[in-house]
Amino acid sequence: MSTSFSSLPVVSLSALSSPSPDPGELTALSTRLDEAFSTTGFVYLKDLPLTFSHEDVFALCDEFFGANGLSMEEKMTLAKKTFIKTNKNTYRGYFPTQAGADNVKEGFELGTPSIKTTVLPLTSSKFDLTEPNVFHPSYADFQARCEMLHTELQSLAARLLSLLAISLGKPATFFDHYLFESLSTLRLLHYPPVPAERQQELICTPHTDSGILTLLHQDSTGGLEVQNTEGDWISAPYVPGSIVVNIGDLMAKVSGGRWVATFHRVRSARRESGEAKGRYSVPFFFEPGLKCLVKSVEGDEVVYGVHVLDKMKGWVEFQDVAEEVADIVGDGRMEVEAF
Ligand SMILES: O=C(O)CCC(=O)C(=O)O
Ligand SMILES: [Fe+2]
Repeated sequence: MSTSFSSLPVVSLSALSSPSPDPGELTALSTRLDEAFSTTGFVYLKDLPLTFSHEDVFALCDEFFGANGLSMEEKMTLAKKTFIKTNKNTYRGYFPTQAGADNVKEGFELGTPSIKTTVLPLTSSKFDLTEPNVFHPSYADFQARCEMLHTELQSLAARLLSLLAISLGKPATFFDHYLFESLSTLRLLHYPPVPAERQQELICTPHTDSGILTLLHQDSTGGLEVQNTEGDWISAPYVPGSIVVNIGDLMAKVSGGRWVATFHRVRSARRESGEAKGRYSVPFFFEPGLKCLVKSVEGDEVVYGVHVLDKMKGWVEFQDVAEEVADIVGDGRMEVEAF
């Protein structure tokens, strides 16, 4: 159950770096994760088993969004169909900032590299959640590094899921079926600098994440805040070398409410002097496969693709197609009880 908190716990993953981790250390680690996700729903993880440093991760953002990155014209060649009707990609690719919204961010998204699915798409051709990634043709090295980062974060997420299974008293393989044809999304985000009069205003609206687990790299700009049970917004500043990991709505349901999906938001940084900085952040959303049957400890179940299409109705980059999503979800193709 969620409790009040004034800061987020920090947990070391050093036990995972050993080629043959000590079972006692793994059990202790699983208990610490369980405690964090049961109280705050958020945790800082440090001593990460990743080959990417923070600099490596944010270099990707800079190569895409920075002053020497892609032009707006080049970015729009990668834009989702919502924004450029002649583009084929509906789910992966670029989304520009939305005028007038308090989600002042542009982003670039990719899924599992070279995903091969053995299932027919759940959706109409309008929404193929298993579609291939899109990259700019002159960005082969960028593509290789993005896909490598996706692969490393996927395997870290898989290890966290085994630890969470252990904490539930289940076998370490309990969540392994989530990995089959996983739809996990790596999202590079750029919040452009805001004008002086908009300092400390919302640039990412309060929300919970919809899926299973989110692994977030954030840069040193600051602005991420997490809501406690009193409704206070607790600052979640950059902690060097760490990522922030949080529980999504679906995982909260899987755990029967034992783990909490906590509201979070981003406010633009206070301008100390000179120019305001923009913010880079890189959330990785761990997602099961399209047809994965996700069961809760209480016996409820939902097909992941149905869950995600339903959630898409509220996502800013799909607003103009919300009705089509509703039709797809409501067309009776998947006869399952939603949570
Ligand atoms: O930019 C951030 O740090 C937060 C992003 C976020 O919460 C999200 O994309 O779900
Ligand atoms: Fe989020």
